[in-house]
Amino acid sequence: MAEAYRIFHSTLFPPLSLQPSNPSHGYPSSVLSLKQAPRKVQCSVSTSETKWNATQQVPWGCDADSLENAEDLQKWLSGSGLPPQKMSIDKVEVGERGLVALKNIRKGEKLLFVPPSLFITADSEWSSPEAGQVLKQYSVPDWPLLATYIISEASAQKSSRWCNYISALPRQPYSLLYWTREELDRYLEASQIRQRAIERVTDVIGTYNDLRLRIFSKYPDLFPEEVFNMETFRWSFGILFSRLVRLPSMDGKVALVPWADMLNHSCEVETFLDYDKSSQGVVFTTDRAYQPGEQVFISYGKKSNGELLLSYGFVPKEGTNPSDSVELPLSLKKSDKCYKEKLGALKKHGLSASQCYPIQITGWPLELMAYAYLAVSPPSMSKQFDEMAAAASNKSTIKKDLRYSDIEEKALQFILDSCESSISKYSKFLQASGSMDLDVTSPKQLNRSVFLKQLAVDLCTSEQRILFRAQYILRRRLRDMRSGELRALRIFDGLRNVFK
Ligand SMILES: C[S@@+](CC[C@H](N)C(=O)[O-])C[C@H]1O[C@@H](n2cnc3c(N)ncnc32)[C@H](O)[C@@H]1O
Repeated sequence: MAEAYRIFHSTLFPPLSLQPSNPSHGYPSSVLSLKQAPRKVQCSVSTSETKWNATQQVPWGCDADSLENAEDLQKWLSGSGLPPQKMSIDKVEVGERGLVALKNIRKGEKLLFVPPSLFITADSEWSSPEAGQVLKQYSVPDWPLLATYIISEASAQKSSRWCNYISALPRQPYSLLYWTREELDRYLEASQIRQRAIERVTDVIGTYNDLRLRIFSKYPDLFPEEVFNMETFRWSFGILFSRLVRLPSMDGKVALVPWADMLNHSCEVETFLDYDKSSQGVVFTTDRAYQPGEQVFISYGKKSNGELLLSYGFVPKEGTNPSDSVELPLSLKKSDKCYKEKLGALKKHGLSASQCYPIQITGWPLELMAYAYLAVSPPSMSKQFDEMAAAASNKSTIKKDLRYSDIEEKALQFILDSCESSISKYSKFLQASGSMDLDVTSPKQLNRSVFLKQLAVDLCTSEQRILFRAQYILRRRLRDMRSGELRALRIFDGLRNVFK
């Protein structure tokens, strides 16, 4: 199943935040992984079971819901080249802190103009140049390099030029990286996002271990363990997942863009951050007007609720996300007489016996139907296994809208069965959540558990809603098909009687 994620989603590094994603089945397909070859640092996936401690925090940053360092940040930005703004940081209803209009803002207006001198990128200067040189020497890819960079700058405190920026970053970014394994198992059991979160945690741990083994342990003076440890890496990756921007007009360069990263996401706007060559700064163009006091939003890309929870730690209000989708797991039956042949065909096209496909409220991808055809096809169709498997893979460019009318009903029934089995998992969780024992010992823990449970309930409700819609469509199609078949059978019988 993990394989499916690699195909339909980005794994370790998500479709980078705050930018439009390149939809494939309505899903982002861009992958920026640490495993870019050839690299000296291969950030392998650790198999060790790590227990994140939900209470540990880094000694810098601020509370996510406080404005404590916001004023200093604004002053520093203005003094460092940020032009006067029509927005300021304030407390907001959606996203705790955000940018709020100070003046009337028109639809179609360009805002921000953050100059490149304020971007944090893989080329930024290090307060400790020796540490930067070592990482460059090892050709560390952008993500782990940036993760190490922001820890290094945070630990440099006032001697870092980013001190005001780092002090205004959340001490604990909202992201599934901050859920313990027990919390993921307990609250997200029904959703495939649980598996994505486990993979992401494992990847971050693997990345840190790799850096530690290959580099940090060789230069303990430059990378002391008190500073460069699992906890600080969880923080820095949490920051990257929730704030890093890919700038299409700068050849896809990734950057932290102070100020721009104070904007919250709305599913109702379609405006994205990018570098504007004419004004030489990061901008976005409003797609609606704002009045003074209103919060201004951008889009973080066409992401499902699960992806938003995974990287940003929130779930949009029910029914507001047109890009929402749910992962439907499908598997070949072990009892299938052609199991081996079918698996061979799937493997040939980079797939495995279990695959997940995204379903949206508007439908499902052609690849899913191709997989279903393969799963239900009889031995007599073995010659078609290869084309079915190819069409089930989103890598291949072959024609995907295959149609095998003889087995269409079976294929639809197969998808319906998988849908119903997923729906029952969600129903079980949602029913149990009402009376779930939160198992806590302190008020702080209680708050956290109530908060996480609510996020999980919101996610599962939205995912189940999509599955209910798919179930309705599938049942109707099957009913029409069967009644059509019945009618045809009756006509055939009638004709036979006439000829008799
Ligand atoms: C790029 S930052 C935006 C600024 C952030 N609110 C702050 O105070 O630093 C992304 C984070 O903002 C919050 N956020 C953004 N959009 C949100 C939304 N629509 N609902 C709830 N939280 C949101 C999430 O915590 C997310 O991880």
